[in-house]
Amino acid sequence: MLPVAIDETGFTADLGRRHADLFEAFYRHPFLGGMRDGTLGREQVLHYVGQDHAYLTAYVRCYGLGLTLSPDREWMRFFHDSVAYTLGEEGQAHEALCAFAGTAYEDAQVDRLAPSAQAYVDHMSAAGRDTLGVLVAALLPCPWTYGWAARRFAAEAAPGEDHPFHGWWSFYAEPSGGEAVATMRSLLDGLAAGAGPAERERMERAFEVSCHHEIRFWEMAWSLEDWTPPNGG
Ligand SMILES: Cc1ncc(CN)c(N)n1
Repeated sequence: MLPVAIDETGFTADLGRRHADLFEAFYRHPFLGGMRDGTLGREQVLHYVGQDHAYLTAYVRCYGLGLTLSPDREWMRFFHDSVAYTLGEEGQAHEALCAFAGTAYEDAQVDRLAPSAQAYVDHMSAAGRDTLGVLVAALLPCPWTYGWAARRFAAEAAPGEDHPFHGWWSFYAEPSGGEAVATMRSLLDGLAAGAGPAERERMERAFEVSCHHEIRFWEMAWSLEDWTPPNGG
């Protein structure tokens, strides 16, 4: 299933089409495979929750950078609503995973990002020192990949309430998530239409790099990545 409908046009439709292979690699990663077939290990789930909680805290700060770059109240409203969603609602997805692991959410939280999560956050923060278009291009793969994957899994397998990760899958399959991505894409399409070639290129690169980081985030949790040097120190 492609992330973009066949008849869609515009900057983000082109990006989604060009990087459909990265969306597919995201969907096919063994971590998400384990989330689909319910075999993912407790330790990997908890590594993910701890890192994702810290990642989303940093992501909200990037929305804050977006607020300072906002040219008007439409953009401010977008960032305001996005912050409310991430701070107010997205914890439900983590809570569902913690329930599976039999761990309190507070106990799963960590105060240090693993290398791959740190690299992703650094990439988005750097984009926030560029233009609004580059920042939003870097932020878009986060909601787009998850919503797309969850709706795809719902269509392919319709996981029932007895699925160990049902709460997580159903949270990200919510239509409101798809509507938020549609809003973000249309705002970004508008910026891209007014951007010059150099800025457009930076926007394209920022989007592609974030797609790679999304896949690496799965790999980080799958391999329980930490700061131990590869040779054991
Ligand atoms: C790393 C990551 N990417 C995306 C999402 C979905 N907002 C998330 N929770 N975490």
